[in-house]
Amino acid sequence: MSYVSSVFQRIKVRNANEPEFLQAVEEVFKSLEPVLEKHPEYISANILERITEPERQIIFRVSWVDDQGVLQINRGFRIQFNGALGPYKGGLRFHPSVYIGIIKFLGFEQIFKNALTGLPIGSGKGGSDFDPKGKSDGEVMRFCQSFMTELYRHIGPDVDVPAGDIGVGGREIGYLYGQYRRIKGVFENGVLTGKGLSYGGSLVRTQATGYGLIYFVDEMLKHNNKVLQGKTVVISGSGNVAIYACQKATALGAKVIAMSDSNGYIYDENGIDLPLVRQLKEVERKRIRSYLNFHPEAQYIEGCKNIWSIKCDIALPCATQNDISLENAKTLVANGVIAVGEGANMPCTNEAINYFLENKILLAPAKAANAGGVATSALEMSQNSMRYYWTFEEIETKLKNIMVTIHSNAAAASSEYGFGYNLVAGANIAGFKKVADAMMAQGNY
Ligand SMILES: NC(=O)C1=CN([C@@H]2O[C@H](COP(=O)(O)OP(=O)(O)OC[C@H]3O[C@@H](n4cnc5c(N)ncnc54)[C@H](O)[C@@H]3O)[C@@H](O)[C@H]2O)C=CC1
Ligand SMILES: O=C(O)CCC(=O)C(=O)O
Repeated sequence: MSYVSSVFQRIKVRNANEPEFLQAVEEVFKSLEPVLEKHPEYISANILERITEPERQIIFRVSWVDDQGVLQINRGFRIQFNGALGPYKGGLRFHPSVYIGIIKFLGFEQIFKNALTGLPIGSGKGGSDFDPKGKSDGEVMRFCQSFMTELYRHIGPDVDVPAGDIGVGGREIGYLYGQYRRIKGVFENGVLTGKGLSYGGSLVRTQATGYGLIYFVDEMLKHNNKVLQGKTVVISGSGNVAIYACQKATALGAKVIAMSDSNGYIYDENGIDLPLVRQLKEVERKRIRSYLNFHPEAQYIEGCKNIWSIKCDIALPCATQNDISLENAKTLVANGVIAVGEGANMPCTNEAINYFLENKILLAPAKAANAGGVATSALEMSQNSMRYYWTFEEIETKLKNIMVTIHSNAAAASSEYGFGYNLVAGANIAGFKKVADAMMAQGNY
């Protein structure tokens, strides 16, 4: 058994009930054999076991009163996974599926993603099994206030800086920041990112993950003598990442023909009417099926997974983990897909990733392709520290440069370690080396 496999066996035993975390670790480890061969010092320093064990895991009770006056109890999490490069940084997810294994997989991915941005941020992730769907603004506010009443003691602008993820957008960040400020009695807005523009938020943060994804995919296509213009695109999800990926892909000349939510998907061969989707999702918080009230010529199909049976050139999974199974991957390849860009975290199963790579499909891996969100969060932290704001154009230029650099670093690392042009391996290696070197320099913590 190889060294990497033997370490993975130990990690499996230690984290036996966390399949998503083990999936994420296995995917990264698959790229590391040649790195460890060239750098045996990482083996003597036991970097693999250290990097897979969070520095700190916080689990707490969140009690809040619903609109009927009933006391509800949820579980809150914050994992401070790796602080070697900077303050712990990463989003909060509010979704009923959240448990420690989900937060650990997300925090683990965040280590390498944040390293790839080239900015001084470590990795953290958190959230709760609270379901914001169908809750009133008052219920969401009381939940956020209770969540922050515990979380505030563990975070800070130089300690740990949470942001949004599934179920946590501008509304939730506002309530969370308000409670932090109330408890601490200071205007310390660098403690959270994704804030509203009136109290320290950054221009472009709302658009950043989706725009960054498209910049990355565009770069990957150009590198392979292909163009985005004129391509048909299918996007899963209709949340923050999906909406702004759709906007930028359309602006660059592609045609987005389908989007989904957790109930089903819409197919509009004329191209998705994005202003309508934004109104329905961002303002009215409705299900995506209501798109048909305005576009009866479009189709709504129940069941979100079937979206991958639509013929398209480019597939952008932007909803949640394990969205594209091996079966979905086979269908996409049979239908002629040329590229897949992972907007969500770990949206393809490991079997689907292998199938795409074996079939020479261009694959933009999540930890590189969706890094624009956290990179722009780091730019928000810089602006808060400077007490200054950059313009939209300044930030978008920085974002674009970061995505182009991540692509070239991942491509270079892949080639250096014998993987050819394989951005999955390249992103893992480039991210890993940066963090491993910082950990080595800081002793055996
Ligand atoms: N918001 C950000 O800046 C970043 C988000 N991501 C990842 O992108 C993905 C989407 O996040 P956001 O757009 O921020 O969240 P969001 O809450 O704005 O939207 C999530 C979307 O996914 C759909 N969805 C959720 N669970 C689903 C399920 N089980 N099956 C099918 N669809 C489901 C929802 O209906 C919604 O359309 C997540 O994987 C997140 O971790 C990654 C990097 C940054
Ligand atoms: O902006 C951030 O800090 C978090 C973004 C995030 O959660 C992610 O990259 O998955």
